[in-house]
Amino acid sequence: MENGVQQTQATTTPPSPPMPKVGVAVFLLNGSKVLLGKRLSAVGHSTFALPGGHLEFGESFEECATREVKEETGLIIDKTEYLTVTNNVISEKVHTVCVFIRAVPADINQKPETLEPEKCAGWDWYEWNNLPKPLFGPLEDMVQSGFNPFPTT
Ligand SMILES: Nc1nc2c([nH]c(=O)n2[C@H]2C[C@H](O)[C@@H](COP(=O)(O)OP(=O)(O)OP(=O)(O)O)O2)c(=O)[nH]1
Ligand SMILES: [Mg+2]
Repeated sequence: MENGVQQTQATTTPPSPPMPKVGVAVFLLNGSKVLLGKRLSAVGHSTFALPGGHLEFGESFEECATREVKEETGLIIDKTEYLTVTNNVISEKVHTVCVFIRAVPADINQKPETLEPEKCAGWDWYEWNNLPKPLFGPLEDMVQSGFNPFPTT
């Protein structure tokens, strides 16, 4: 205090710079098919992508994969396995390090449900050799590079 006048300190914090996030996407396999849905989110709108989302604090990759598939499709997954990781600079504001997990449905007769209709137009099984177009950019890059999510027998 000076001359009885209280100084007020500016409390504004500078905007934090954009940071990469961790994504987890799931190759849910059913015979020679994979589960894909048409995205309605701003990122990759109208492209076909795997179920998945962002890693939450304290989660394992497998826990995140299980949670996201359940939240988005209602499906319970089994036999989760780490496949690979990719670095995706998707736009000026979106940079995702994406971990890919392979899994199978616990019950192959259970039908996928569209539980987040604001994010996905609907889920369906697609033959790996006849994928729908356009694929979500990071997934298209993987397919173009020759990546194959199926176990080698
Ligand atoms: N869902 C999904 N995400 C992918 C794929 N490939 C890929 O790099 N990602 C990355 C980019 C996405 O910004 C990020 C998170 O997935 P998302 O966009 O579906 O996130 P979300 O809204 O469902 O989840 P959340 O933020 O509520 O946790 O994962 C893919 O094929 N499917
Ligand atoms: Mg998602």
